[in-house]
Amino acid sequence: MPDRSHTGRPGHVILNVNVLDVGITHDAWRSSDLHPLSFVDTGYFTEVGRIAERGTLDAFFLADGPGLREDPRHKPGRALEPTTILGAVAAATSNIGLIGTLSTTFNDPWELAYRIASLDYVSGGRVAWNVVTTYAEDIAGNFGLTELPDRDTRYRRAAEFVDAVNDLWASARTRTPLRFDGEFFNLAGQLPVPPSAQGQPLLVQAGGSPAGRELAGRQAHAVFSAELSLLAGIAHYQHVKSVATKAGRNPEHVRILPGLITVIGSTEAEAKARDAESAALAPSSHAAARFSATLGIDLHSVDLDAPLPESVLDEPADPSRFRGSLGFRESVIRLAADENLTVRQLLGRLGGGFGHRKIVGSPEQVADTIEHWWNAGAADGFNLMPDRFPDGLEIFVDEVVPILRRRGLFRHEYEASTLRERFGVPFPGSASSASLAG
Ligand SMILES: Cc1cc2nc3c(=O)[nH]c(=O)nc-3n(C[C@H](O)[C@H](O)[C@H](O)COP(=O)(O)O)c2cc1C
Repeated sequence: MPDRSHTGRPGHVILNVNVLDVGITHDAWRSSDLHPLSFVDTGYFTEVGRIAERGTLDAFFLADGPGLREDPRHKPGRALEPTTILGAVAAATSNIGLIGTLSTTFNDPWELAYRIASLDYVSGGRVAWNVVTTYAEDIAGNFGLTELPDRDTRYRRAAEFVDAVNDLWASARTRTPLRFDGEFFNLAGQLPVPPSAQGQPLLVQAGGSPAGRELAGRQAHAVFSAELSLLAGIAHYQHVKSVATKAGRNPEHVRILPGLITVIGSTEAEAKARDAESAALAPSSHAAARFSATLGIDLHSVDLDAPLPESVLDEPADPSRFRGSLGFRESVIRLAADENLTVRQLLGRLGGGFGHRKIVGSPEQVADTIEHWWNAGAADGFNLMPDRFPDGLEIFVDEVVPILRRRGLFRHEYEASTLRERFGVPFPGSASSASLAG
């Protein structure tokens, strides 16, 4: 029996690994453990999937970006379409969940529902779709648009898109033809895919603006969020759970999973040395560009050794003009204000300009932070973002997972074969899911 003496909460944490190509740090691709073409090598991704499965992690998670990203001279990445990689990982593994990000702005509901349901069926009910609306401006041209639709339009379309996909999955499961009429989509038809072992795929959501949180609370089974401080994490957790309750759902059925960047060493000093080495290798221009885009400012115009300008700290972004993710922006600004950080300190804390929380420490310290957020009601688990693969994941699996197991916070082996059971979400059509979208 697991020892639960350390924990105040029943159950265990959910741990997904967010496989951001070869790692989240800008220099990860330079690791001597990797082949230069790992980011387009299915053998690499399946190996990462096997390592994650060895650690009984909940799911293998992939982001998307349907276009050439940022500056291709720097970190390579997101070159392959996520469901293609997930298909390869599904074939090489038996238990781990498979979560793919796909945009509601740049897909068609029938085609997306077909693709995800097929993957769910062939993987034995292990799939979830991470719903995003996409904020990268330059992607619009790939789809024949002159500009990205505004945030309100994207989220209105997203809510309807998710309804249409859910209805298509339910219609396939119940073998009832679907007629769907909305503002953006009018469909008549049925998917040919049989129901999977979990009935139909799960829904995850990422995007922290008010509209994003509303979508999450009403429709998602899990949320991938960007929370940098414990208090902000608790506030976000309670907000999404209350939206779910107001929508007539059981708040337990939407799991809150903030991103967590991990830089792990055998000791804290070793982890710090690893982090410093990585920062020294990465081109600072990349981190600066990323940071500028997150906040909607030009980093070159601010003093790196002073706090963020008051105009940034005190004035909320105008949602109709700021095109980036409001969720990321708000998290970063709150951290800077709460801890009175200079811009340079902020950049260091963010691991090169990202809006996710970063822990640099020993396996014990990483386990402590996971346990602390779990017990404080700030998270139901985490989307882990190792600094680099595969060693950043291996040390988590080999050193952190055993600590979490000893503390009764994590499974010793897979107990359920479907992702739905593992996330504690009832099967669609069962009495307890009557008010659920999926
Ligand atoms: C934690 C997190 C992860 C995200 N991952 C992606 C992604 O993989 N692909 C993508 O196009 N957008 C991603 N987004 C942004 C979403 O597209 C989001 O729907 C859009 O930017 C609006 O964000 P907002 O609600 O935070 O303003 C992510 C956002 C967050 C907060």
